[in-house]
Amino acid sequence: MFQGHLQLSLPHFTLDSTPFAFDSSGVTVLFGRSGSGKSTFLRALAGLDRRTQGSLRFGDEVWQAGRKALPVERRDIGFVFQSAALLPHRNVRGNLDYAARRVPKDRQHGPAFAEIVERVGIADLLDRPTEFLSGGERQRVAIARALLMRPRLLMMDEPLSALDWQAKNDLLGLIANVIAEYRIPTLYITHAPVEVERLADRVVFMADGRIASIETLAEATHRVDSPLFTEEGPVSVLHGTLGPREVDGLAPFRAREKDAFTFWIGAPDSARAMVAATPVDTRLRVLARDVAIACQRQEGISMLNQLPCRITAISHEGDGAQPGRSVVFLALADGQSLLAELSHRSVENLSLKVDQTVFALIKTAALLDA
Ligand SMILES: Nc1ncnc2c1ncn2[C@@H]1O[C@H](COP(=O)(O)OP(=O)(O)OP(=O)(O)O)[C@@H](O)[C@H]1O
Repeated sequence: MFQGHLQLSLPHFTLDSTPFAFDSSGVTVLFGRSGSGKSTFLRALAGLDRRTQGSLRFGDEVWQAGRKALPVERRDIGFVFQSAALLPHRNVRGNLDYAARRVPKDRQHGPAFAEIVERVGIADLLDRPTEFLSGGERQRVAIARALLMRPRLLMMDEPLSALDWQAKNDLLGLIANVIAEYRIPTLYITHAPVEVERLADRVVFMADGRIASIETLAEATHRVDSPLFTEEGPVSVLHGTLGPREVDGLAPFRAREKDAFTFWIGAPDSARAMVAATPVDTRLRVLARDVAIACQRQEGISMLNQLPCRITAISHEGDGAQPGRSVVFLALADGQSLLAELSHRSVENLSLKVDQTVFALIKTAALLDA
């Protein structure tokens, strides 16, 4: 649990978090516009800026009381920043050894050097000088270095923002998996809604140097005016399991609750379903504009995915939907929420009402860990 109220006054910016309390387990994403104070808040939480004031507790430890702060090196935090500051005169192994040697004796437990190097995919890079590494390789080394510090907490500040699309995708999957496997509570800053949807358990929304709200991912994707929706419109994130890909290239995405629903999706070659003998937990991203609604099950239609669901709410323009558009909130058989964006005219033509049972037709969906 993080609990406190932090202030940090900079020459042209003031962070005043407002009082906060949030569970530290899993992944907490700090999200907000550029300049809203995400990095400043992270630095205040970490104890990286001596000008920080206020109060902060992590579990039952006091990290900040007024101007008095527990030094950052006693907080056991592993950091990964936008660009990895690696020691230039040492090769990859040298950088990792340097970090591993600085871990105090009482924390020298947890996964071994070789296991972390293998897990992060840098075994082939150990003897390479750091100056010629690609951006993605540098970030892998930075992640391995952070894990070798045996942290109680990871703090990542836009770790993917300098990478190309492919490297971003590869590293996002890696980060999600290592955080889950090693069960390290993580604070993660990003501008990218897709990273929030893939990683977050909860979201701290920042605006103008303060916390605007703290929401679970389900809450953050269950309001039309969510800051996560500003670029692509409303999005649903569904949790389920992905089964093995079949010969025609489609793979089943199923609710964890048996038989609640099955989607068929075109799984790309890189998807874990390719190699998974048993179903793997994953998240699916569905844009609300890719969901249509029919009042009866449709015959003679190419769309494979028609899911029965119940309308739980309908939002119109005044509630935050785009002009002329409505967002229909649907509950799938296991209670998960699916959003459909329709024209206002379609909602009227179909006479859609709350509690009505309808069929959601899903044009396309993207796996978040493909
Ligand atoms: N060390 C510093 N000294 C003075 N001003 C600073 C310092 N660090 C940040 N700022 C200012 O504080 C404000 C908030 O910056 P911050 O980096 O926390 O925002 P952010 O939400 O993380 O932004 P971005 O998403 O662009 O990284 C900005 O106006 C920035 O110029």
